Amino acid sequence: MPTHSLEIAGLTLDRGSKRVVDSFDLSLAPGEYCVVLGPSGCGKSTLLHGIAGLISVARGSITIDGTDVTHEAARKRNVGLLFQHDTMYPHLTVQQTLQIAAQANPTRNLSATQLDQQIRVISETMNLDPGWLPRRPDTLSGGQRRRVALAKTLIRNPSVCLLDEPMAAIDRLASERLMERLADVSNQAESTTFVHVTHDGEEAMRLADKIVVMSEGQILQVGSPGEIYRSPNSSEVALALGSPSCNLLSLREVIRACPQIGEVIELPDGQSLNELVLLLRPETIQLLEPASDQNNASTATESGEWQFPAIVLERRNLGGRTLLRLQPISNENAPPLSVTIAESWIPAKTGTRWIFQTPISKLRVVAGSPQHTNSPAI
Ligand SMILES: Nc1ncnc2c1ncn2[C@@H]1O[C@H](COP(=O)(O)OP(=O)(O)OP(=O)(O)O)[C@@H](O)[C@H]1O
Repeated sequence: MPTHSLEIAGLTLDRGSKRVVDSFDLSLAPGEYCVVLGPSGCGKSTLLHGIAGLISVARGSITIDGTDVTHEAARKRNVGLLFQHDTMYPHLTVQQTLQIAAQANPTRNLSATQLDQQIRVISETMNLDPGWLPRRPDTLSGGQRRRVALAKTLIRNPSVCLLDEPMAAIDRLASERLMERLADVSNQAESTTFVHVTHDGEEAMRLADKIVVMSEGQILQVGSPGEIYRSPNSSEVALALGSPSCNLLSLREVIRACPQIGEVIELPDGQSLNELVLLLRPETIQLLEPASDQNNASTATESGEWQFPAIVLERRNLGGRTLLRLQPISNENAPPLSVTIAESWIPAKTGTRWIFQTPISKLRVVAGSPQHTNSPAI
């Protein structure tokens, strides 16, 4: 019995003369839900098309349920693929679409009764209204069509289910519902392994057992959502998760302004301060008290807090949370910091000076280049 339902080793894929996926490694256990997170054009769809067998492999291997399928035809792989854009036949009803999809699994032969049963089960799972079955896809809304397309992908009971931006082009509420459905489906389908690609960090955090952060065809980091969020290995990974985006500060400048930080913070071996940035998540910063005109210095307290004065440049109510943009007083030319406070009303008005603080234990040092640094100093 194979321990991994999907095993990818050194997978390299080209589009024309361009190398789009380079030396990609991934091992997923049966039932695992993996989200590949990366910006537009980094090679996510190409990766899925390679796993599905729609494009040939330049190098490396793909193993599904213990069988090497690297050079196997797409129809012989037990893989379901939800394309980024609708691919339903316009002249077929939803019922006919689901019937054809259910029969496409090369490993089973369904009777008419079993087919009806499968359509009933998937309709319940994906919350498809029975009234949609005799309808054609162009009579459904975008969100409804997406659910049908997902049902079509899942009904063949694939070993590996590949989802290309499943929430694309649907509104927030519909995408919330679809995420709930997906979470239910992946919990129920214990043997189906999911690879879901997106550029949306929140989607990745909500659904994934494992996140793969990808950039320019290569893996930057693999880990659980908690690991990637708490301990990103680079500024690029840090920026992939969290909304608003994390603040990245020049570590050298922070230590210059507050030398105690340099004494207590853990630095990776062998890297110079210029290659490192300080990661400060907006939700870890607290509003402490009004600052006087004499409060200009940033300090570290004995209880392990880092305190700094800043001017509130902008205040926005996010409904239950407040987003602030701050100008640290010690560097008026620095780009503003983002802060989210978990209250809808706070006393800090635009243009006023306040002391902010964050636990030093929550600060993370990551490798980063200056262009990923959005705030040079506090
Ligand atoms: N059929 C093709 N022929 C040539 N180049 C292609 C082809 N398909 C994709 N590419 C190129 O490969 C790169 C990766 O494209 P891909 O669609 O895999 O990225 P992606 O991460 O899925 O992007 P998005 O999130 O925008 O869908 C891009 O530079 C794209 O222009």
